[in-house]
Amino acid sequence: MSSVAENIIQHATHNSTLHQLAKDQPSVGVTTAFSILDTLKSMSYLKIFATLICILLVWDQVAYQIKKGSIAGPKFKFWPIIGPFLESLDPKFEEYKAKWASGPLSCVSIFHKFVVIASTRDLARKILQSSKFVKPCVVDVAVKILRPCNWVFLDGKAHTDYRKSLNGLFTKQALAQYLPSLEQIMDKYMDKFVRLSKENNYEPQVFFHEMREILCALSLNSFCGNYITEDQVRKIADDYYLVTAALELVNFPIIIPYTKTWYGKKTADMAMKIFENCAQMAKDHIAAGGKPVCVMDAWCKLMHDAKNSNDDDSRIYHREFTNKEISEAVFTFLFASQDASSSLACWLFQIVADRPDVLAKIREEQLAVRNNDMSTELNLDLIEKMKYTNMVIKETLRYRPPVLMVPYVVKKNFPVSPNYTAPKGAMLIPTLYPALHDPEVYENPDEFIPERWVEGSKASEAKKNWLVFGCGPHVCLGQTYVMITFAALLGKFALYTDFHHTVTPLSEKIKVFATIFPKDDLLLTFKKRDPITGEVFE
Ligand code: HEM
Repeated sequence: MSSVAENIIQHATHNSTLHQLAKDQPSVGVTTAFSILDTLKSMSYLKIFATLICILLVWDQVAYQIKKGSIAGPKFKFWPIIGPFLESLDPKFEEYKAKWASGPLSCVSIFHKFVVIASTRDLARKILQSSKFVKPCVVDVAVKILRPCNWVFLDGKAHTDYRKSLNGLFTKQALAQYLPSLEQIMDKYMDKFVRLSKENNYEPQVFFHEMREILCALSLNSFCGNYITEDQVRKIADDYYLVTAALELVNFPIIIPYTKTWYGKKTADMAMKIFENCAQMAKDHIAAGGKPVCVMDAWCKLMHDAKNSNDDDSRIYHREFTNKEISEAVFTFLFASQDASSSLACWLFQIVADRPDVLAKIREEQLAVRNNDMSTELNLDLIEKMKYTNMVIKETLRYRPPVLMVPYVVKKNFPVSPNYTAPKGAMLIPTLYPALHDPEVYENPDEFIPERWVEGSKASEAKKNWLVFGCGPHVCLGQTYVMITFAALLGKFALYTDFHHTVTPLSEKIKVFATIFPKDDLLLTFKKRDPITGEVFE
């Protein structure tokens, strides 16, 4: 047999020290190596290729067993190398639930990625709070789309320090300043939803996309105020799904023209360019003595005021944040908020419409907090009085938490439990859903019961189970914003519109699309309603 393998081996061994050594002083190791080379010499290309494949397959299974240790998970990789890759392209909620039930720690391996899922409350909390061992896991292409210097890629102290400068933009006091412009958007969209229903003869129609649009408009308005035009809002709202698609967990890491990632990057660049211009306008407005009415204004005001003060809080703003930096941060706010907030909006409207008793109580409370005076504008005091409305939002977040799991990556071997150490490089995923459906804290966890949140109740005291917004150094920056905006939104829609949901067999089924949505995409109709008399207009 004359093969290229033979040639290579001959070349490699010709005059080699190995040959010499084998002849001069034959030791066991050298003889073995030499006999392997002899075996290879006699093999064809095909045989070598087949042998390499076998070695790879065995290594794939052995590496899986070593990393898996004693935790739950398939006994071996049923699909060699790829693992359950195909299933991961179309994730099913029921499959996730089965995985969480399989053990406190369970695993899967997809290609070279080893994934560990933690399903108990305490393990989830431990992971979220262990920034020494883990950091948030981002898909490779995110660095290109969100740009490498974006603050979201900071870790440890650098992240904590930057985060301090952002916290001030989402305090209750700061949020109170954004409410008037948010109210205008809500009024506009109430009219739009009623108009759309009227145009459709009040027949039920899919409102999934409308919910995404109103949330995008609300977010952009609170971030950029009036510096962003209606056309720009519409353009970003229309194209934003391209960013979600580009940042899916399974995506090609290189940006090739006309692919999902390319469109995603184009959209992100377009949005960030708009935000950069808005940041300059905010700087000019504050420099001219203007009042802050949006996140960008609030940021510029903090920088402006810091010039004359030297306390710890102000020192964070002693440096000038550039327009580019502000635009990149604002883009991450949009990115973090859009899917989760749209998910909450869909479930909230569905759940409330399906429960007329809940809707009636919300309406009663909304009238009471306004003393039946419909000229009352939204403000923080008003929202803080909306106790029942707030309980409905909390229960929706518990019952259908938008974020089921938060992927982290292990920076160094991490002893997650006394019996298991997650290996460096593994993806470690704390889950939020099981803690929020823990029957010991939430009786009948699969029932929607807003009253479980009354002050002093078991649920309201179980702070450790409240993982809707994560916990630890990366806890959601927008959580207060979410509670305030949604109380305002639900209250206004309950008063001024009569909304109905058409229940289908898929309404209560969960579709996983970055976050979670009703599987039938939410069939609604809206009619105009008199807030005082309750009269409904066609
Ligand atoms: C219902 C709506 C929302 C839900 C359920 C939600 C949930 C979460 C969760 C689970 C995390 C990860 C926390 C962790 O790793 O411990 C997170 C992070 C984050 N969220 Fe939200 N979020 C929502 C809306 C928003 C909004 C409106 C904003 C915008 C201001 C926002 C901004 C952020 C940011 C910036 C982070 C990353 C924080 C960091 O890395 O320091 N979120 N959110």
